[in-house]
Amino acid sequence: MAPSSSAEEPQPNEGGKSEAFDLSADLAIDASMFTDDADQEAAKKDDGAKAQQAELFETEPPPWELTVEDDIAVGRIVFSEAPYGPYDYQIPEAEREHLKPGMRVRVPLGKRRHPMMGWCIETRIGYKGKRGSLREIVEVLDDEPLCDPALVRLVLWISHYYQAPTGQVFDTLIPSSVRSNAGTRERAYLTPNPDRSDEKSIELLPKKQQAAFRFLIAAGRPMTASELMVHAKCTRGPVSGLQSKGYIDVSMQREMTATTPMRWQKNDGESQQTHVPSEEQTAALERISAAIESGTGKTLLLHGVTGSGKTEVYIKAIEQIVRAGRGAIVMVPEISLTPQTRGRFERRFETVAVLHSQMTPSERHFQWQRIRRGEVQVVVGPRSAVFAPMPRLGLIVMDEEHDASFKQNEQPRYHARKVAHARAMSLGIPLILGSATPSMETWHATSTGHAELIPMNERINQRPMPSVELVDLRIRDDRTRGAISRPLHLAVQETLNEKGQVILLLNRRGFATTIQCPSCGHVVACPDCDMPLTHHRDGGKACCHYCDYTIATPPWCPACRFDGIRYGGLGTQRLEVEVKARFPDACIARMDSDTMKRPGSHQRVLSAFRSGEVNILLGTQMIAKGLDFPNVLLVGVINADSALHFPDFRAAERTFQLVTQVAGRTGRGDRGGRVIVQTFSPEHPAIQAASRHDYHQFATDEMVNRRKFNYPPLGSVARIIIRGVVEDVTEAVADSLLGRLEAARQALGSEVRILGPAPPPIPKLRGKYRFHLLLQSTDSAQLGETIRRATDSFTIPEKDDVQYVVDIDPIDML
Ligand SMILES: Nc1ncnc2c1ncn2[C@@H]1O[C@H](COP(=O)(O)OP(=O)(O)OP(=O)(O)O)[C@@H](O)[C@H]1O
Ligand SMILES: [Zn+2]
Repeated sequence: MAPSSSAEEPQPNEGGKSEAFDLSADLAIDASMFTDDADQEAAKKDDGAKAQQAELFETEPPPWELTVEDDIAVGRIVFSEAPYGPYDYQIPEAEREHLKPGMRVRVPLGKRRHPMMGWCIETRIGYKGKRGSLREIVEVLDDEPLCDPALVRLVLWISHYYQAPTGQVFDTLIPSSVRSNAGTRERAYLTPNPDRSDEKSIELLPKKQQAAFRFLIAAGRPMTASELMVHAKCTRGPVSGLQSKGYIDVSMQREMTATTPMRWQKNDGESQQTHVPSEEQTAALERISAAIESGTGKTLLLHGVTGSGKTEVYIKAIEQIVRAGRGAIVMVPEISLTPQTRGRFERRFETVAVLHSQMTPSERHFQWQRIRRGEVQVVVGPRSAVFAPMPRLGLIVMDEEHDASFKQNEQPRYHARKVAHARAMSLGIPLILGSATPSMETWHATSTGHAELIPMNERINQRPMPSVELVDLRIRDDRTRGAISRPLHLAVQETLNEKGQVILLLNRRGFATTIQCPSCGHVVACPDCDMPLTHHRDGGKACCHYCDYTIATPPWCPACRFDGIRYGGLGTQRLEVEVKARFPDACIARMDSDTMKRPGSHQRVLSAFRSGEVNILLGTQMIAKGLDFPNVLLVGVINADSALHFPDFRAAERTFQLVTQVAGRTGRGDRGGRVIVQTFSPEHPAIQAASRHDYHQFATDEMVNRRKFNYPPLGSVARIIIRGVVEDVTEAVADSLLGRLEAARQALGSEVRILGPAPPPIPKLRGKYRFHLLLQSTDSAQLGETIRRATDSFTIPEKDDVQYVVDIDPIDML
């Protein structure tokens, strides 16, 4: 991004919010917004390009044009709390050369008694406002920027596109453990003062001090006082003496106290060998290689069926990057950070940083510093890995790119795919998106020329895709009492007899999903969310799955005191009980977020499954992703429709993805595999397509549906959620926001459809009433601009206690 045009027209200080980021009228990511600094420098040296550069990038007029007032150095600062800025401040003389974008500062703000921490986003020379009207930066907090110029530009882009305060984006980009220097301490290092290191000066010292001082000189490196005491065999006295006489210089250095975290255990049962690439893998690699060598930003979709060996392709592509002395980022859904995925990368590269949510702050900080120093070849992590400060980044990979966990559901509500794209384009490097079930967004991009499609249609060793059998739950014969139909029961029995393993998917945790009184009909619900509580058998708890509100499950109806309360609906706990009763000789493990709370629990369950100790693995969508176990001969889907009837235009897409992905966990060895899908809607196109592993059919049908309403990827959607404690006050705020949106739309002449305000599917959450507005347009730039204009000076009186959030490209519609 070029420094904005308004940088040349300095804004009034504080109080006058400067409209700094007129990025690009078109929000579609534009590579030119991210021209690398080095490129800028090169371009500036090029005489021919000079004139144009001056227009595009220049912030500093040549020195001979400076008037006295123009010689003021100005830093533009943003904050992560309101008022967010940006505001201009004068840079103190001593910091002029030092302060750079990406550093933190302390500055006075309003009438606050203490200076506020803020982030510098720009520095420039020259201020045309009133003389002396700029306040001064009090302190610069960092020795070096916490992000390089390219990352600063990425922050500005995210802030603009997702309409999130720039300071908050910085806080997301730079982990709090880095900001607080977690796991470090300051240590004093001693070096000999060169002016006193001559023989004459040394001889003036008492014996013990002489000995210690000679030792320090001979050591030829800085030492701490205690190190010197140990090595020179002296007490503190002589060292302090040398210090007070000025023979020793002291400098403070911040150091990590943490050491390298343990690498994942290597004997995880996986083979160590690298594979000879298959024909399709070779073809894919050739195209990726070409993209790497082209030195231009490019998105590649690796559309490979489950078990086609996508991971091997990523690894070979990264090997090429590493040979060229560069690094790569690999993003995976958090759940794929199992030992299996980790192991595959850790075995093949010397230095891998694995980031995950269970790291301690000091581990996180330690890894961040390693990455930033360029000591790491590959970073593997969840969505936040897209921000890894890798210095010579050469490739970004996003595995299972369709996964919803790549979208952050709190401010800033970024999608890591979009951010990865922006980062890759700005650096001129390839972005590989991999999936067996690509998102409609990415699929559409391959037909508009925004992404290159690389298909891998065959499984490794030409293994066939598993056959999928649909069981119609509406037909009585197939329905036995309980969750498992007769065909599924028989199939499990057969598989166990053949010493094969079984995976059973049920995408709801808990025991019973409703607790209802058969006498009066009362449903036990969360007081804060109005949603039915789920009964959890362990501990006899009733929990809200939206806010974690938990009570002891009531033994009788809280409304009418009838004591025959009924547990309805099926969760993984109840399924576990049923499976145990049906197959008493089998060893069963359950995997859902209730059983996977403790660190290492994944690893334990999965290694028990790999070793064959566990025969049946049942669980939520956690077990649908990425697992690669050859002895899984049967996959059962208990209820394929659970997500199908959600009020969400992506319901069919989610269902197709989930069923296809879990079906893909079988047939990965020589013994084949089969899949049984239980459903109430066997004729539904998404379920039909999944049963035939037919992504193309699904995508074609689905695109027709999306086109009818211009839903993404054909149009853009934004959602504004308004929440407050008092229902009608909240609704009134939502209405006035609607008024502003309509006015903005008219003023801009933009073609934006506005729906609502209406209560969303979850009308109350954590004690707050909710309303939402949905905005739709075929032009994402107009959509963004309309919201920006409507919310620009929109403030809600504090007494109303109502907040709103803007969610651009929302994934969660509840
Ligand atoms: N060229 C090869 N020759 C033999 N085996 C291979 C080859 N490439 C990959 N494999 C093996 O095939 C299996 C499937 O590969 P992988 O897990 O990468 O598939 P995938 O495409 O990522 O599947 P999914 O989308 O289901 O996660 C793995 O056990 C892997 O080690
Ligand atoms: Zn709740």
